[in-house]
Parts: sequence; C-alpha cells; structure tokens
Amino acid sequence: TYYRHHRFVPHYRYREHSANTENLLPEAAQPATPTYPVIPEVFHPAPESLHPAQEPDQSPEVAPAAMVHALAPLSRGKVFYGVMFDAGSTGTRIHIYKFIQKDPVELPVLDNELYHAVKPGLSAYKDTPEEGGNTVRQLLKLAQKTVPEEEWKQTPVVLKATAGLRLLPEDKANALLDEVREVFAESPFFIPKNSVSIMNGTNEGILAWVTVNFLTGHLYSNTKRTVGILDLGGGSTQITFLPKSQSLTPNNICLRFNMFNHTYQVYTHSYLGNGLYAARLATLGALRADGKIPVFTSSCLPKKFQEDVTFGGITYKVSGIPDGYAGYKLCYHEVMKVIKGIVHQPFEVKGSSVFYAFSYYFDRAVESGLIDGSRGGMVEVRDFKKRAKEVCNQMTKFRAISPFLCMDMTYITCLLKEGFGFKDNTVLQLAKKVNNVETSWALGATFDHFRNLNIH
Ligand SMILES: O=c1ccn([C@@H]2O[C@H](COP(=O)(O)OP(=O)(O)O)[C@@H](O)[C@H]2O)c(=O)[nH]1
Repeated sequence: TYYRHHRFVPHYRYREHSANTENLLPEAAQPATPTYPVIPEVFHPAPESLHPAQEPDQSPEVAPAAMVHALAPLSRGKVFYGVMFDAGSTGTRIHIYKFIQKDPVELPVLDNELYHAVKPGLSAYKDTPEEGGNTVRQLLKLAQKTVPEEEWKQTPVVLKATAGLRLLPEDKANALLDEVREVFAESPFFIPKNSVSIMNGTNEGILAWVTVNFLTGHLYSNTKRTVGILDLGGGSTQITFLPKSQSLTPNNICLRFNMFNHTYQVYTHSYLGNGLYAARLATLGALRADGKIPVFTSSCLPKKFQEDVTFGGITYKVSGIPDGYAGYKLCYHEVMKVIKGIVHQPFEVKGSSVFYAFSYYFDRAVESGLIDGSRGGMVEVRDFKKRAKEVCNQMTKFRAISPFLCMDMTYITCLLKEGFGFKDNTVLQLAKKVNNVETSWALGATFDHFRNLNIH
C-alpha cells in the first residue's frame, strides 16, 4: 500500500509551528523563536526531478516518472511523520504520513500514507463527548504502532473537523473538541498549538485541491494546467478550480495562496447542508420538520421501504410512498428543491479543466456499477444521469445495494447539472486514491501545517 515518490525541496529556516490553519497569518506575523527544529518548515518541488516529457493531464493517475528514481536511497534517509485526523460528518479518519529526507540538500519525499477510518463521526457523540474522544484515542493507538517511538515527540498530531461539527450547536461541538484536546494532551506525540479545530469550508476546498494537484503532479510541473476538485461529504460539498481567466473572476470569490513557489488564485465554494446525507434529509423534508410529521416519505425510495435513519446523532423515520409513485422524474423534482436557490453555478465551469471527483461521488459511482472500485475511472456527467434513471426506475433491483441509491444518484446528477452547471459531456475523473494516497483535504492540510500556505 505504499507510495514513495513525492519529492520536495526542504527549506532550512525553522519556526514555531502553528496548526491554526484557519488563521493563516502572513509569514512576517509568525513568532521568530525556533521551538521546533526538527521538521522542515517549507517544502518546494524539485525542479531537477521533473520529467519534461511528463504530461500529467494525459496520464493523471501516474506519478511523474522522475519522481520514482528516489526509491533506492530512501531507506537511508531521515524519516519524519505527520498525523492528520479528519473528523467528518460520517466518520473519523486518521492519516499517518511518512516523509523521508535523504540528506539536508536533498528533497524530502512523501514515502507513504497509512489510513484508517471509523464510523460514525464525532457529531454522533454530541451527547456523549467522552465516547467521541474514545474513537480518537483508539485511532491514536494506530499512530503509536506506526510511528517509531523515538519519533513520537517530533510528530505533530492535528485534528480538523468538517461539516458534522459545523452543523452542531456551538456548545456541543466545543465539548467534543475539548474531549479530543484531552486525548491529545495525554498522548506522547507533539501537539501543536490549536491542533484541534473546526476547519472552515473554504480551507477544506482549497486543501483538497492542493492534495489532488500535488498527487497528480500538476503543482510542480511546468505546465500551467491544474485539475478541479469536487468533494461530496455527508454534510457539505466543495467545488474548487483554477479559473481559466482571472480577469473575469471577481476577487471576492477567489482565494490566493502560495505553494511550491507559485501563487495560485482558485475559485472555491463549500455548501454546508448540501453533503449527501444532509441532502437526503432535506429531500425528505426532515430538516424543517416541526415534530408533527412522524414518518418522512419520498418518491426516491422504494415504495415498501421503511427504516430509521440517523445523521448527526438524530434519528428520523423514513419510508417510500406505499401507494404512490416512485421513479426518476418525481425524484428529480424532489431533489431539485434542495439544489435550487442554494447552489449557484460558478461562471467558467463550462469547458473548464478536468475535474477530479471523490468521496461520495466515488462511492456511489462504485455502488451503482458505473466504475470499478479498485481502479476508479472516467465518466461523463450524462453517465450519472443515465444510471440514476436506471436505478430509480428499477428500484427493487437495486434495493439490496442501498435503498437510497436512487435518491443519491439523482441528487448527484442534479447537483452537477443544475447546481454547478456542468454539461452532459463534462468528464469527471473518479478516484478514491491517487498513487495510493487518499484524495482528501488531509494531505494538503499536512503541507499547510509544515509550511503555511498563507491562504487569503
Ligand atoms: O481520506 C478520506 C476521507 C474521506 N473519504 C470519504 O469521503 C466522504 C467524507 O464525508 P465526510 O463524512 O467527511 O463529510 P463532511 O464532514 O466533509 O461533509 C466519505 O465517503 C468517506 O468515505 C475518503 O474516502 N477518504
């Protein structure tokens, strides 16, 4: 499961590490006292390691060839680690990244990632925060098994929560974060200041863009091309891409940040409440319920289906419409209400770059048989639509895979077409991992920890 070819040039200034990536202060505002002199603060790409013939857009899943030559000497390099927790609305995940730096003038390399996920997410423990803390404690044990003991004190451990905690009342979210802080405090790792926080949606979108463009080789290639990202979580969804023409882009919706000696200005938007699970509840009308409706129904569900559904620690009774109609058209009409007026179409998305789609885009494409789960693959927006129609119009056939498959596939189709304005023939590259590393904001956030990206 290892991948070991990502090369960086280290920067040999050290400073105190602030994990507060929500407060990305300009470099000058950082404290000057060196208190953590072990891990290189700044990573740059290795220009000499780039393969000029490499055209990442043509083989997006393949690492630039020249990165691979670092394989042999790796075992003798200086090793360092970074641990990033993703506290998502539907699960908590740990990413343990191992970097190797052969010698001070050589380039640190991302050697591999160890990834593990548990369900449910922290927000399910909103009334029992101690239990929530325990899930993090269990995952930290994995870090202790993976990171050699002599590295524990230098290895930063950071947790960032996303939509699940954003959607909770502040006191409930804070109680969970405080529990995690206690768990971290008793751990043998390096716990930076502000290591436990709720990340804002903007940073979530940008850091996922950084991860995917790094893993696909676009950040340090000579080509100016990059790929866009589409992330569909349980509670929120993000779209991030580099607009073709900066001049047409109003500054207020584009963000700048520095990475590998470049300044990027990307369009990013996070829609809270438009993640897949939140959208299910919105489609069912459960979110604006006043307590009088005992069962929430939808024509997106099999007629005879009835079940309790839990999201964010709340349980709802849901069912199909027993003597009504079910099917794609009615379902599309229902999910349209959730999209309309919430998601706006970013200009320029039409004909823009290739988009990588992951998280629930990937999971549902696999479940519905659009792509192979181990290989991922390219689909067009119209493929989601076609498969959504098939699933919705033969619900009994797909019932065993998931009773929500019709609703989810229709929502994804509607989000892509009506929400973001993608054309039927827009190509999406579906991937769970690129070069064996999870496509998630977590790697970007780890870079951000080691080298402040100065997002503004
Ligand atoms: O490293 C990761 C992190 C997340 N996911 C997937 O991404 C979705 C994440 O949704 P999440 O619960 O984080 O939702 P959010 O809180 O972002 O709305 C789920 O399908 C996860 O399986 C993944 O495949 N790899």
